[in-house]
Amino acid sequence: MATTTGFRLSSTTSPFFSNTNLLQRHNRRKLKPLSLPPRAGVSPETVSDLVQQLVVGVGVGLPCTVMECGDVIYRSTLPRNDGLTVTAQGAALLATAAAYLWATPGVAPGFFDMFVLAFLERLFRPSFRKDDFVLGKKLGEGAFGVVYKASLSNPKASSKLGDLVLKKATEYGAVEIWMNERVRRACANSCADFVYGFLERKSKGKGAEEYCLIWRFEGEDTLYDLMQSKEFPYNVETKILGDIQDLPKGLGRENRIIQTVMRQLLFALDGLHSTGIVHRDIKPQNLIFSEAARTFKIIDLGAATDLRVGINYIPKEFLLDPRYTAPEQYIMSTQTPSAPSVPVATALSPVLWQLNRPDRFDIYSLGLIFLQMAFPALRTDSSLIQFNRQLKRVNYDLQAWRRTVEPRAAPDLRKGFEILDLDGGIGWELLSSMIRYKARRRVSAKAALAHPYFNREGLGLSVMQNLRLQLFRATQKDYSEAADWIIGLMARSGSESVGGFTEAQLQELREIEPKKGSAQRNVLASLLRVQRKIIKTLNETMDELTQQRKSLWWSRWIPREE
Ligand SMILES: Nc1ncnc2c1ncn2[C@@H]1O[C@H](COP(=O)(O)OP(=O)(O)OP(=O)(O)O)[C@@H](O)[C@H]1O
Repeated sequence: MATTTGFRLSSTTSPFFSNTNLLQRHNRRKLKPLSLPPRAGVSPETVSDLVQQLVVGVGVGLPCTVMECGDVIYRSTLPRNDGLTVTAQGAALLATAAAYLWATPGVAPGFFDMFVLAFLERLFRPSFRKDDFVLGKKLGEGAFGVVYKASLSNPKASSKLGDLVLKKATEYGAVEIWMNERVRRACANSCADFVYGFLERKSKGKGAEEYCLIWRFEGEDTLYDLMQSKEFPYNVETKILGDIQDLPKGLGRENRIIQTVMRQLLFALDGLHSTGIVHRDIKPQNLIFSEAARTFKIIDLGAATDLRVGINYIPKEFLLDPRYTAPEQYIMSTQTPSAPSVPVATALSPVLWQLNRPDRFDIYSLGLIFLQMAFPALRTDSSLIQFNRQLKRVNYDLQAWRRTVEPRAAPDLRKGFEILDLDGGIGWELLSSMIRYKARRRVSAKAALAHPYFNREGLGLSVMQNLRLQLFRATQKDYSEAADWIIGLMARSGSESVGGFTEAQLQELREIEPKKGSAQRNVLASLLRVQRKIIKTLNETMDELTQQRKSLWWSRWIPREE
């Protein structure tokens, strides 16, 4: 719109223009000095323009962000600010970032948990001192602590909280407090109900620090206690259902009870794994039956690892229980107290989780518990140790183990096969997917929960359940073997004269840069180099994680007794 009035438009007089360089330059370029028209009569349009320019010129108008000065002055020449523009690439990038941040073990939920939920919890939770408790009978004593039944000395508070369990633990109590607090916020139903944990005031002359941990008393029996009874699994049935079933005893009924226990245990484990915690000491002694919730809960998080923030702490002398550990046990148990730098551990945690599948360590242990529940002959320590030896001898191939023992199996052993063979052998299939040598070939807790073994209807699988079973079987395949197979195939067909590359030639291929000439040779060389690079980068990352400054940095969050 051309200016025809006698006012010179001075953008600098307006405080709202003074910051807008673009507009200033624009004005300087476009505005000419104006003079009053020689005519005495003024048209209505001129008056309206005059008013507009007066407002803008003396700087009493609204800010340009509100009244769109560009529109007022030069409707079509100033660039418009349309705010945020969403592009397809931007949206895809955001979605990828969100998927990464929310992937297990969950970087984003971890931040929220640590900086918001943990902080709020600390503000509002009740705190206790050692003198607030009266100790009762000793429930257990391990290498790192003593566990007592306890109650609060204040009768009013005691009637509210009920019976308690108090553990006096040495150094590893710090980890256990951290893990229990994390679990209470993320998946309270998975583990025993944690009340409070603190570092005890050090008395004079006392060496090591001592931690106090308090839980609600869940019940008298662990799965180990229940499995020692000849009545197992019927003794569990009465606990879970509350009354005795008026049904004939038999394989079908036992199978149902074992299914229920397995579902409860997988549910508890899935809760832990979804929040990035791996227990590493899953065994029947660490599964307590909660009378109030009528379900099994996990206890003893002293050896657990929190992959979200990289807490991977095992005291030097701590030995994981060899009866229930997965074959990869020594990789983990030889680690000394280590605290990788939190940002590195946190940022890489989804990648490391996917590559290492640390949760499958617990799955192996749970597989052994499943085996013991099904096979009465394997419930004693000595028979389990013997089974472990036999399995190792056949390279952890459960099918091969079955082939060697089944033909000469005693009734107690045969009973296990019969239970697992019910419903078309679906129980055996689930067990086989849990007890495998390679961690990444083991089923996850979530996938196991979706297994048709937990279908209540029994043999007749619906179309959907059948589809789910096929999907389960497809996801159980080890695709890294497929990559090896392709490389192997290419290697074998690589050289016409000798019918394939030798190992030395393959090594050479890994080293060389691609040359002009044989395209096939170059593709293979590139593939091998990429493979080598990935392995090298991963090793370096793992080294970086374990070589970091060693300290129990997280223990600063643990309350101290006042
Ligand atoms: N919340 C609870 N409710 C009831 N009993 C519990 C609870 N927590 C622990 N217990 C009992 O205390 C015993 C020891 O607990 P826990 O395994 O945590 O201690 P520990 O010192 O690590 O023992 P160990 O080294 O033998 O594993 C358990 O076997 C169980 O009987």
